[in-house]
Amino acid sequence: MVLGAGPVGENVADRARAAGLRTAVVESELVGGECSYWACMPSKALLRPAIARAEARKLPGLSGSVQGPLDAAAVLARRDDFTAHWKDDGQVGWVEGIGADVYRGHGRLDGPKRVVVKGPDGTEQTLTARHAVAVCTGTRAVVPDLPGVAGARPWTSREATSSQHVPGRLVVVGGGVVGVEMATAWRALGSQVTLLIRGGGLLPKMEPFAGELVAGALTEAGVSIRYGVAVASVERDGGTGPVTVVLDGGERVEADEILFATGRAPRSEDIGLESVGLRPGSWLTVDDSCLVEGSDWLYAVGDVNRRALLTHQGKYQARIAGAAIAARAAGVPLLETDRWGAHAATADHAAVPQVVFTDPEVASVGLTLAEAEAAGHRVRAVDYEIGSVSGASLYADGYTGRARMIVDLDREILRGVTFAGPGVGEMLHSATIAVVAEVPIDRLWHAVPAYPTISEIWLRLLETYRG
Ligand SMILES: Cc1cc2nc3c(=O)[nH]c(=O)nc-3n(C[C@H](O)[C@H](O)[C@H](O)COP(=O)(O)OP(=O)(O)OC[C@H]3O[C@@H](n4cnc5c(N)ncnc54)[C@H](O)[C@@H]3O)c2cc1C
Ligand SMILES: NC(=O)c1ccc[n+]([C@@H]2O[C@H](COP(=O)([O-])OP(=O)(O)OC[C@H]3O[C@@H](n4cnc5c(N)ncnc54)[C@H](O)[C@@H]3O)[C@@H](O)[C@H]2O)c1
Repeated sequence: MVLGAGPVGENVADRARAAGLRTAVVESELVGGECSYWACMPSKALLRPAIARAEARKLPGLSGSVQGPLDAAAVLARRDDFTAHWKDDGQVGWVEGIGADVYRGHGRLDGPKRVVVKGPDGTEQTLTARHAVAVCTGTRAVVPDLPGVAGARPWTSREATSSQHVPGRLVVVGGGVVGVEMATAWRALGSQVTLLIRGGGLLPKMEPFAGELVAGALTEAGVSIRYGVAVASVERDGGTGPVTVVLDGGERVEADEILFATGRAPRSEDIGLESVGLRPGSWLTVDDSCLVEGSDWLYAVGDVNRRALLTHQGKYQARIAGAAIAARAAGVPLLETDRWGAHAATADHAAVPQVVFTDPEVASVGLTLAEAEAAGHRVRAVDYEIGSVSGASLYADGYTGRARMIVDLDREILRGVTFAGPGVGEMLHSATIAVVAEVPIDRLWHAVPAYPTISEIWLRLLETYRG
């Protein structure tokens, strides 16, 4: 039984089914989850024209044709197509096509292996799993509990990805991934954007140069970034007028909309966790096969286990968990739960790839320098300006970007890689393979990047390391 048919729940069902089990999924909103309708897909559909235009503007011969504003209506319409206009028939068809039963309604645990589904008409149905229940209920946006917030009807990631109008003035609170991506998109669509950051930089979980490059480009695009500020309260004039954001020092910033991009909380407060001895509203801690601590039948996969809040990583966990559920159901005596085994989501610890779709893009995998040092590895950071690679200078005039690889000096392998620059997202998988496969530097030396591509950055990084 799978609770929640987001990208992760769909894949747990598919992998368990592929291994021979009968599966059912329960979904309270849209099959396809946050990712398809209010996160990855609509946000990237909004961003793609913004990024393409920014890159085209760096090419003489083309730049003159792309000086005008984006056609916002066309961008929003393409975004609507990518969300299938918030209808899930296609995804329901896919889930039914794999042979899983789809139950519409709110699911909650009701003791071991039991799930009660409350349907849209209020009727309840109790389903009992033979082998396992996988909680894949994802996360919701966190909005800080500040005076006036509720009455101000703030945007969360849902409104920021589904809005049908371009606000004249938008305040974005938070400089994590959602904050910088949505500031990029709405600025390109024509909003005056103010980004309020309580710390000293953007993208604080990544290498510091990544946030610095994105901040520089956002500022150049006209976004006002305010560092070291905290929101004290929010007011919306008459409930419908402009919103006034009051900062800690008393300064007031007026806008048409305010977006809180201030992190996520697990959707686990109303799923019956108390009926199986767990705390409602908590993140579900799991082992590497995604089995919830202390249980032999309850799994938590994807965002809700907090290991890596990314679609591709949740789907990877789903492949591992689906295989583990099926193996345990078949009575396999010993699962392959060792590092990099078939039933261990090892990459969650060592090699989580992420692309931030801003201008410039940021692509990272594995550990940052700070994380590698904190983990006790003896490492060296090797940096190189991507703009000095021939492929990059062809890609765009004045190409600005930077790459860093973290070399483990004891094992001569890579612990992490970060690229920041136009077009780097598509290069990330090369780094992911190097990190996951623990390719020795001696062998990487033989992996020749094609000339003249941006991937020649690999050669420059290796030459710099070897001296
Ligand atoms: C703006 C934004 C942009 C993002 N962009 C990217 C990106 O580019 N790349 C990337 O990898 N990640 C991105 N993410 C993260 C990504 O959206 C999540 O990691 C991913 O959606 C997690 O998948 P999931 O299946 O675990 O949860 P979800 O997608 O949240 O799906 C959970 C499902 O469970 C259902 N559900 C919840 N409770 C119940 C219940 N009690 N009963 C029945 N059903 C229930 C929900 O309705 C939902 O359909 C983005 C996130 C945001 C907010
Ligand atoms: N391209 C992608 O891969 C992509 C895109 C969007 C989101 N995501 C995922 O979705 C998740 C959620 O993203 P997010 O940006 O909401 O969360 P986040 O945790 O990445 O960033 C939230 C930021 O808000 C700040 N913050 C928190 N409370 C605040 C407050 N009261 N005032 C001011 N600032 C505050 C935090 O310091 C943090 O920097 C992330 O884990 C991310 O991986 C991924």
